[in-house]
This record gives sequence, structure tokens and C-alpha cells, in this order.
Amino acid sequence: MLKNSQKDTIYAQAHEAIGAFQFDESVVAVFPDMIQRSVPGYQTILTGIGELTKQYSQANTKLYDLGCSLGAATLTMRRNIQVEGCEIISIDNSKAMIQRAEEYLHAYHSDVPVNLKCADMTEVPIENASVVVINFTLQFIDPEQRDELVKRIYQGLKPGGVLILSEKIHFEDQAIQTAIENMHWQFKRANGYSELEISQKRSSLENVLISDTEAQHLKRLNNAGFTSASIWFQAYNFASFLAIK
Ligand SMILES: C[S@@+](CC[C@H](N)C(=O)[O-])C[C@H]1O[C@@H](n2cnc3c(N)ncnc32)[C@H](O)[C@@H]1O
Ligand SMILES: O=C(O)C(=O)C[C@]1(C(=O)O)C=C[C@@H](O)C=C1
Repeated sequence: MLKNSQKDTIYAQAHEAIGAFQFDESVVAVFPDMIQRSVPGYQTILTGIGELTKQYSQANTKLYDLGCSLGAATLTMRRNIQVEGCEIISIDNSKAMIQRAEEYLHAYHSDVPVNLKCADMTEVPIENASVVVINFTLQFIDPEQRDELVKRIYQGLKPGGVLILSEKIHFEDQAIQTAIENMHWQFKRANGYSELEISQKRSSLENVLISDTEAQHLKRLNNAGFTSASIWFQAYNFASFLAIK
């Protein structure tokens, strides 16, 4: 987990109107605390990304972290590459995130080069890749662009390469959706968020974070060409998929 984060109090005061959630300077300042207290299993997923990087990185290839924020997944990938000639390409379209990510990445030494870019992940070429990570970011991409992006990732992966995709998901069955959503809110309460914070954050994410179901994700992965695809970790309504080319 990235250190030196301020406590997330962004939604602690009552706002007259809740604006759409944005990855701006105020979110950047509290982001490690926010994601840790909002996403059940976040730390376990980062550990798993490290384990999968160890297993699947291939010599002389590229590894991608798409929607890297402050580079938490990039750091764990970088620590776990055990083969020669790799480069990590880390992309985020928030300037504020990329600026802060630079500081974090330079704070630790590594021989693996990281190319940190402020860009839209739907426009970045994916080539000669062994590991592609999208950790809680596809959910913020226009749903119409998701199939094409996953197809391009499949095409840019070498045989034996992997896509690790973590997402907030929802459930077709309304009773199950209600039960699991309640468990997520309880997780937030247990982590110190108030009812006001939970409800204001929820409003701000409406129409910004557009989740898919497990079935939609698996169908998209299969349609892109991945014959092996499965959830490898799930905590409530947060799941991480592994797709192998
Ligand atoms: C929930 S955060 C990702 C967390 C991060 N991957 C981690 O493991 O800590 C989502 C990130 O996606 C970025 N993002 C959203 N849309 C994007 C796009 N089209 N291209 C690149 N980055 C994008 C946001 O700026 C934000 O930093
Ligand atoms: O669903 C929520 O309440 C969340 O806070 C989730 C989530 C995410 O999944 O990315 C949303 C925005 C922040 O980046 C951190 C966590």
C-alpha cells in the first residue's frame, strides 16, 4: 500500500449538489486511503497481481498498467518481474495522478524501466505484451468502447500472456444485488465512513462508474479471443478476472 496519504474526508460535509466523481487533485491527495477503505480485497488483489506477474512475465516484453492512478499495481509488478528485458508502461488520463505517481515510483529503486504516460488508455497501442493489468478502471470507460479495448489487448498479448482485470460488478438477481451491496456499505462503515459520506460518494459515482456483471465480463473476454478466463478473486461486489491467451 502506498504510504503518506491523507485521510479521505471528501464527502464528509453535506454538499448542496453532488458533482460527478473526478480523479482531480483533491482525490489524488487522499487516494491510497480512499481505495483501501472503499474496495474490499484491494490489498489481496495487489498481492495477486504480483504473484501473476511473477508467473506470466516473459523476457523482452512489455507489461501494461492501464488506469494506473498512483502506480500501486505498477510497483507490485515491478517488484515481481524475474526475467530480463522487461519494460512497464503505465497509463492514466489524470494529470494530477501521473504527477504524484512519478514521485512514488522514483522513491523506490528498480532496474525495470517504467514509462509513465498521461494518456487515454483507449488510444494507447498495446504490443509485445506479456502482462496487462486494468485494476478498477474499465468501469470508468464508456461501455461502447470496452469490447474494442479488450480486443486490442488480446491482439497485443503474446501467446501465454495474461490480462488481469479487476472491477466493481453488479448482479442480475435484485435480491442478491441488495444483499451484497449492503455488505459493501457495511465494509465502508466499518472503515469509518459515515452514512453521509457513503450516500454522497454513491451519488457522485452514478453514471460515472458503470459496472458490468460477471457474465458480461466473461462474454467480452471470450469474444475478444481469450479461451481461458475466470474470476480468481472476489470480495463482495469487487472481482478480479484472469484471462490467459
Ligand atoms: C480506481 S482508479 C485505478 C486504481 C489503480 N489501478 C490502483 O490499482 O490503485 C481509476 C483510474 O483510472 C483513470 N482513468 C479513467 N479513465 C481513463 C482513461 N480513459 N484512460 C486512462 N486512465 C483513465 C483515472 O484517472 C483513475 O486514476
Ligand atoms: O464503489 C465505491 O463506493 C467505490 O468507492 C469504488 C471505487 C472504485 O471501485 O474504483 C470508486 C472510486 C474510487 O476510485 C475508489 C473506489
